[in-house]
Amino acid sequence: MVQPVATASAEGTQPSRPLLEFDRIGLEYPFGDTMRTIIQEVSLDIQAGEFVSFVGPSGCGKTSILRMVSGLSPTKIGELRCHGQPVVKPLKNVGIAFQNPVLLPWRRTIDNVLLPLEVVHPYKRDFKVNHQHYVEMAQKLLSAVGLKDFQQQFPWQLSGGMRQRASLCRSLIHKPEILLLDEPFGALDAFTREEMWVMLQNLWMEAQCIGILITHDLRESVFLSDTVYVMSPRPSEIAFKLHIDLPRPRTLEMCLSDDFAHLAAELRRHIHKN
Ligand SMILES: Nc1ncnc2c1ncn2[C@@H]1O[C@H](COP(=O)(O)OP(=O)(O)OP(=O)(O)O)[C@@H](O)[C@H]1O
Repeated sequence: MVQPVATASAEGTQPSRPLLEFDRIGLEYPFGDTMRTIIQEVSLDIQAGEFVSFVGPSGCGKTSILRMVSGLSPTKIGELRCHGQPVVKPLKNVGIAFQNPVLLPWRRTIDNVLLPLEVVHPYKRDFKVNHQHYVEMAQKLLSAVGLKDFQQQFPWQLSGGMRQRASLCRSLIHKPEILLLDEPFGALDAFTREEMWVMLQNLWMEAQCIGILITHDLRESVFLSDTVYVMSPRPSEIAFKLHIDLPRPRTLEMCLSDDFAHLAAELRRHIHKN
């Protein structure tokens, strides 16, 4: 079991309470006539503004962890707490981006980005009144990811990488405290993917939210994370925790450094041990 890491508060005296606490989380699913254990036990803390990645073999429960954090599938074994409260229903302070960006084809790019503000409180209430302000928020995000000139295009007029960038804008427009990323760049080519690392890092640094990334790409996890958790095969636990102390903002040139290579190799070693 990985021990929680306490961090000092702004005053430097009391450790601040982690925004997310995984307290002996387990997971079982029905399998035929029995229950199959997917996650044996996971305990860890995630601080406000921290970027963490989960890597591990297929089927070890990585996506299930994101579903638990989102509150879409509340945990039944152990307790997952957000701001000290058990997560028992879908959280409003969460943004989600998947491998498949699923933009609505009949809405222009900017209207796809605005969508969460039409459905999430408190924005929903004054969406019409504050429409211009929200449009400006969406435009700012789209500019930050290089889509300033594509806001009036439909999703089918964008490349895969552009759609994913728009999807990231949509997941951040309502200023979530937690950004959940399920292999968001898995379908992109290697060059586009690396550009997306930089862009995501910039968005996350600006948003100052928690980032939780599921990825099979160890270099991606090193580039983006403060902490990488390696999960063991099912029934899974945290097999290894690696703190990534590379300075920020990170650049693609840093991926060529010995430090970067050593960190990725360290992760690889622990995945191979499983
Ligand atoms: N609703 C469900 N009912 C039954 N079993 C499920 C359900 N959802 C997931 N599982 C099982 O739980 C296990 C973990 O699934 P999950 O998608 O979390 O794994 P993962 O680590 O994200 O896998 P991958 O890396 O292949 O995406 C898998 O064996 C899957 O078959």
